[in-house]
Order: sequence, then C-alpha cells, then structure tokens
Amino acid sequence: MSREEVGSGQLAVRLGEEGAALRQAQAGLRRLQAREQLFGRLLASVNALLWAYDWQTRQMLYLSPGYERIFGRPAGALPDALADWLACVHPDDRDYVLGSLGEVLDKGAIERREYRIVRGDGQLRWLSDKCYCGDPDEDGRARIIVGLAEDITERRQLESELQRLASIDGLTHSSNRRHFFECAQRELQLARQYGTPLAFLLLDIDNFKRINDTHGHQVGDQVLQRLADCCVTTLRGGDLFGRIGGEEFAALFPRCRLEQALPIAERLQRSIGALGFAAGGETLRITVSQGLVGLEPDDADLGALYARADAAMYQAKRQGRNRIVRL
Ligand SMILES: Nc1nc2c(ncn2[C@@H]2O[C@H](COP(=O)(O)OP(=O)(O)OP(=O)(O)O)[C@@H](O)[C@H]2O)c(=O)[nH]1
Repeated sequence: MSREEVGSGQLAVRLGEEGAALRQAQAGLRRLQAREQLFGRLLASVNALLWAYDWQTRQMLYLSPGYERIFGRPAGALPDALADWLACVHPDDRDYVLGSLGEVLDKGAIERREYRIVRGDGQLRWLSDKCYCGDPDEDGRARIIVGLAEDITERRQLESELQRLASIDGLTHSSNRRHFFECAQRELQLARQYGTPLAFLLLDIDNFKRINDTHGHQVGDQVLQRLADCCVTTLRGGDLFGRIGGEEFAALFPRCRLEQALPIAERLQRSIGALGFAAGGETLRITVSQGLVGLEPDDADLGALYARADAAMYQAKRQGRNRIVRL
C-alpha cells in the first residue's frame, strides 16, 4: 500500500470518528434542549415562583415565570429585581423580608417566612417565601440564596376566618367564653404592668327560664341576640364584652375605676329595659341583674375578680333582681 493510500485511510477513519462524536454531541444538545423546554414548561405551570439571589453582588440571578403571575407585574431587568421585589412588599413587612433574607445565611434555611405584597393591580396578597442557602464557595465568599414563593392568601383568609369562628358565640356573635377570658387576661396583665385601674361586670337576664317556658326557645334566642347587640352598641370601643354562659354575659372596662364603670352599667340597665319583644300579641320586656367590681391589689388573678362579680350578681338576684350591686 502506498503512503498516499495509508494517509487517506487514516483520514477516513478520523473523519468517521469525528462525525460520530459530532452526532453524539448533537444528540446530547437535543436532550439538553428538550430538558430545558420541560423545565421551562414546569416552571411556567406551577403556581409558585422560584428565585435565586446572589448575596455577594446583591443581584437577583433568576426569577421564574411565576413572578409575573404572583406579583402581577412584568419581570423587568434582573439587576433591579430585588429592589422591585421590596417595593412590592407591604411597607410594614419590608424590614422582616430583608432581615430574614440575611438570617438565612446563618441558619441555612428558613422554612416559614410569610409576608404581604401589593400586586400591580393594588391587591394585597400573602406570600409564603421559603429560602435556602447553599454552602460557601472554596473562597468562602459567594453565597447564593434560592427561594420558593407561593401565594397563600386564600389559606391565610381561611385561617383567620377559622380563628374568628372559634372565638365567637354562634348565637349572639359576641365573644365566646374562652375568647372573652383570654382577652380579659391580657387586659389584667396590662393593668398590673402599668398600674392602671380596671372594672369587671357580670350581667344575667332575670327569669329567663320563664321567657323560654312561656314564649318558646325561639323568642328566648331572640332576646339573647338583641341583648348582646344592645350591649355592644352601648359599651365603649375599648371595652370587652362576651357571652360566658347560657343567659350570662360579662364586660371588662380597661383603665376604668369602679365609679367610672357604674354609669356604664346603669346605661346598660336602661338600654336593655327599653328593648321590646313581640311575643303572643304583647310586648315583652326584660330586666337584668348586674354584679360590678373593680380590680383590687389583693386580687391574685382574674378568677378572684370573677368570683367577686359573681357574688355581687347573686346578691342583686337575692335583693329582688333588676339592679346593679357593686362589691
Ligand atoms: N333560648 C335559649 N335559652 C337558653 C340558652 N342557653 C340557656 N338557656 C336557658 O336559660 C335558662 C336559665 O334559667 P335559670 O338558670 O333558671 O335562670 P333564670 O330563669 O334566668 O332565673 P334567674 O337567673 O334566677 O333570674 C334555662 O331555661 C336555659 O335553658 C340559649 O342559648 N337559648
């Protein structure tokens, strides 16, 4: 075989090898492109936003297409995206968002990070924005934070509605016993802390059993509802009020001495006495007995205040009902 023939044979082999390598590279490229398209479709279809932020350069590196949908704004130029992001955060939550972003550098991950944003159309939305931080580079400097933000507004609304429902009395829509005493406990702590006065009132409908027995439970329920409405409108803004038993209600007057609470109890007595209920062709009137007490230095807890108000209220019953007894 001549030298020329050997040379052209080697060239053909090399060309063949290079052609195979090229086809392999092209197939690899097609697979990468297909995978990129798949990721693109996945990111565009999930109702969440993936993001990456370079803590070192203070620049957003990546925002998935969810940004436009969740924030209701165009993605804009990447370098400004963090500023854009913060501008959309509710002003009261901005410090928290920045602070927790820095915190993730120490903790490695923040699983619960919830705050409010204002969308492009002005709507207020709640975000759950978990974030994670990778290990530092070899030079120990570059820090990339990645995050997953989801719109959780509906969940937050549901939670607060459940909370509201768990704290109100289903019939009168006033605070239920548990919620009333929780709030009263907080007020008592504040009164102790700041040395301010506080008054506590128990109010019980007189002969309510007779109303039920004579006119039926429906009329009884109506009495409870209207009495509660009447108390809420008669009391002042900062006062607490709740239904703590069948026909028993309680009120707490923060920063109010016993003498200052008395005119309020008297006003309640008059407003309730003026209520009229249509029952069996006549107008039914109701009265209430009230026990009113003020916080005293010896009162160890809310229980002590409650016990004295209860004793005062039963004294009012024994004295003939339709009256206020102070203790
Ligand atoms: N309609 C109605 N009645 C209720 C409700 N909860 C409790 N009651 C009734 O309230 C009545 C309370 O009766 P008592 O404890 O004997 O008190 P009272 O008749 O008001 O008598 P005094 O308190 O001594 O004036 C009972 O008949 C209970 O059935 C309610 O949600 N709706």
